[in-house]
Amino acid sequence: VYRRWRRISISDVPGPECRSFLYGNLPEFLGGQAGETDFKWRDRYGDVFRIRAPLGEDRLFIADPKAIQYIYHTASYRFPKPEGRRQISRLLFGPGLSNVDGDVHRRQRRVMLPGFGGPESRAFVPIFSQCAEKMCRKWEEEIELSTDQSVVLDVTSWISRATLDAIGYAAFDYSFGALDDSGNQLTKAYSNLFFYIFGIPTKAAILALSIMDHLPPAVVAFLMWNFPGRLSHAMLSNKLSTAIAKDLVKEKSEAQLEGKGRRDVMSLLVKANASENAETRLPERELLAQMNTIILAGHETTSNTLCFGLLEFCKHLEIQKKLRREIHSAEQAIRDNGRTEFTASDLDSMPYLSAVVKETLRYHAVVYNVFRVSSQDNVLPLSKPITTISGKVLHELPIPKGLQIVSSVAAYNRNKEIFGDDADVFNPERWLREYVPKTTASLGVYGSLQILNIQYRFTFTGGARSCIGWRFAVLEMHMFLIQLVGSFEFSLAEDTDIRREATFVMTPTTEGEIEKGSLLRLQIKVAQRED
Ligand code: HEM
Repeated sequence: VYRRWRRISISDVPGPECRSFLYGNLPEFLGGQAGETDFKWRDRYGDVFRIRAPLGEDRLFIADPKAIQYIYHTASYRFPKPEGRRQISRLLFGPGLSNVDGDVHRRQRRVMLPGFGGPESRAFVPIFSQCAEKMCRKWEEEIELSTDQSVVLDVTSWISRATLDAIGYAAFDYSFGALDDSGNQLTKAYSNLFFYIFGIPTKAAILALSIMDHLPPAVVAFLMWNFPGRLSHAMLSNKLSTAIAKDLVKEKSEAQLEGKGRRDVMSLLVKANASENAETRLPERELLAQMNTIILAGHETTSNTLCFGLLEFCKHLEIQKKLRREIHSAEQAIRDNGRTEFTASDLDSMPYLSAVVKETLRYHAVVYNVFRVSSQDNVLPLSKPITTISGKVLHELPIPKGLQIVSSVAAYNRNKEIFGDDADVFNPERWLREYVPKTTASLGVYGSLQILNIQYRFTFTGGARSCIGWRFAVLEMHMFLIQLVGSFEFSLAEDTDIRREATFVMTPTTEGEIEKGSLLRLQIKVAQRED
């Protein structure tokens, strides 16, 4: 009682009213569309506020640049991921990069980083291009068969399969065959995965997840294996990918011995494992877990971001036309040079495409919330002071050990002081202006390549646990958009609302058909060439 009484508390920090001790504010917070409640409560309470979790537990919501910078860049390992979620991910997907912490994470990251560098990611450009082109040729065949030279397609399913193939070839030099066969077991296992686990959460699921944060790992494991419920789909994907990963490791080890090593990420990991240096090796369980980790972290994230980009092009036809003009004139320049294919260097002369990619990543950050827990008592610096319920003005916020923190990428990315008064509008032009971020808190990932030369801010988070595949994702998006927007005109197929479904990785769903999972039907016809 004495310890609890002496404990630092955030109960004096303002926040939304809580009407249920059992569920707290979480059903409202997690139940709407992605970012919906973040925006509403941020407007009312500012960038730092308290929310209640089940059974009266306090949690902290932050979108404040300095606090975010401190957690992700400065203190990083002092803010691990919450236990419940991590336990579930570890049990389901093994000890892959996103599920480990501290020294194990540091070691894995060091081994994996070389596979995701600038030159390595640029080398994947032809793969991204070929996968996108293959999908486009299939669409053209469908259009040719149509009576009015246009088709209505659910782009989420197509782009998801094309990006699964792309990640298969680039990261593992493996053919998932997803574009050729939508019914294959692995394609089905990875399709809508996050929707099956996190989509439309029930109050019972919210309560269960919160309780798991406080249970011993063995109990979480027992509950999960015996009552898998929604997790059974994820268990299947892990079983399938681990079996493939085992074969791949064997195959690549043999190739390495014969001096035929490839440049895909898995081959680089196998090569690192063969080294004398123990620091660069991963135990077999960790090595195998990376396959599922990379697919889970890199597949739906990129494919859903592309789908939200297409949605915006349908809402803003002028953006779609301007982008297509730039793509067509770049194609002409490439032809004039006697070449047929885009390379990574061609992207440097496509500023509008880069602006569109950046704006899509900002406006529709598919990882809209990131979760951390304070491993010790801490003091968070703040960009702006907050006034507590009892009237104190705080310039920094003391927080207790064990406090769970929800960092809102969605709210941060719409901060008007950083992105301008039109932060709530999809406007790629902002990235073509002289961009001077109006905050002193430097944040996010940063690359030296020309098209990667503007910080992507918080969409890929930052620091020791930032997205390792961000260059991969950015280049893949560029190549897919070149093929898609260069080849087709897109418009909305029906007058229905498209939702930003909150499924941990945000996905587009269609109002009235949410239970179907990812769904975005677009009308597609072959693009006219002005030249
Ligand atoms: C638009 C696409 C993407 C977005 C928005 C995105 C976003 C993120 C974010 C926010 C995190 C940090 C999550 C956290 O700390 O809780 C993360 C981590 C990660 N991402 Fe991505 N990601 C994308 C694409 C990719 C791709 C293409 C790959 C791999 C090919 C990838 C691999 C990873 C991995 C392995 C981690 C864990 C890193 C670590 O814990 O050290 N991501 N990503």
